[in-house]
Amino acid sequence: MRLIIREDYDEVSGYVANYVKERINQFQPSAERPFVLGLPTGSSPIGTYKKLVELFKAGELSFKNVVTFNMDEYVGLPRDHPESYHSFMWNHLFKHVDIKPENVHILDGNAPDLDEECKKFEADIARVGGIELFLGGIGPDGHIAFNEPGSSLTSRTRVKTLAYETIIANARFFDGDVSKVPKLALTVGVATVMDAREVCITITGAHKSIALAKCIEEGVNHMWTVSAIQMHPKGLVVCDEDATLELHVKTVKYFKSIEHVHHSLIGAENLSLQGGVKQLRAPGSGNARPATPMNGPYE
Ligand SMILES: N[C@@H]1[C@@H](O)[C@H](O)[C@@H](COP(=O)(O)O)O[C@@H]1O
Repeated sequence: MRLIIREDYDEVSGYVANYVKERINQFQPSAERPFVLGLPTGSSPIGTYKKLVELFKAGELSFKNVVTFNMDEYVGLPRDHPESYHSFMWNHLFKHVDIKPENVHILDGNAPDLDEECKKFEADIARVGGIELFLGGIGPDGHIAFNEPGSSLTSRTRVKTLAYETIIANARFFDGDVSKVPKLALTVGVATVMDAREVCITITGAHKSIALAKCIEEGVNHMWTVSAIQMHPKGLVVCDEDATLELHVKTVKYFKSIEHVHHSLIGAENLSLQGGVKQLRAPGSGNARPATPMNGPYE
C-alpha cells in the first residue's frame, strides 16, 4: 500500500480530488463503459468534493459517464432530512456537476425490506462490473463506512447497529443531541470496499492518529476495520501531518522516501499529484528520467 502525507486538510483534499480526476480521465469513460466510483460522506470528503466541483467548473472533469455508489445511509431518517447522506451528497457534490441522477446509487434507509435493499445494492454493483475506485474516510475508532470495530472483514452490505462512540461522534451533526442520532445504518461491508479495484482512504486530524497507526503499523484486525486495506493490492491512504502523530518516525520517513524517489524518477513537471513534495536528485543525475513512462508510485 501507499501512504501519501500532505501538510494539512486542504492539501489532502487537493491531492485526492486530482487523483480522482486523473483516474476518471485516464479511463476515458463512455455510456457503455462508465467509470464506477465509490463515495463516502462525513467531514473528511467535503474538501475533496469542493475541489471536484471546481475541476468540473474549470472543464477538466465530467461526471457524465460516472456511476456512483455511496458507502452508507442512516436507517429511518427521512431522505430529505438535512443530515441524511442523500442530502449530503446532493448538496456537496451531485447538484453541482453533470452526473445523471439515474447513475447515483445511495442505499435507501427507509426501504420496506432493508435486507432486500442491501442485496439489491450488491447486485447493482456487480451489474456494472464492480467499483473502479472506492474513496473512504474513517472514524476515530478506525471504522470504514459503518463497519464498526468487530465487523467481519468479509462483511457485505447490510444493516448495522452503530457503536456508541460513533453515535457520540455524529451527534455534532444533530445539534449535539445523542438521542437524535439514528442508531442503525445500512452500510457496505469491508469486503464490498476491498473488492474495488482501487481503494483510497483519507485520514486527517490528530484525533485519528491512533487509528492511522493501527491501520499502517499493526496487523489486519477487525477491531480497526480500515486495517483491511493492508490486504488490498492497490490501497492508498492520504493523510495530513497531524494524523501521523502516532506513527514511528521511521514509518513516516519510509513512505515519504518512496514518494520522493518516485518523484525523482519521473520528473516534477509530469506530476499533477505531487504538490508540496521536494524533488530528490542524485548528484549529477539530472532528472534521471526513465525511457518508459511511469504512472504512479509503485507499492
Ligand atoms: N459512516 C461515516 C464514515 O464513512 C466516515 O468515514 C466517518 C468519519 O467522519 P468524518 O469524516 O466526519 O470524521 O463518519 C461516519 O461514521
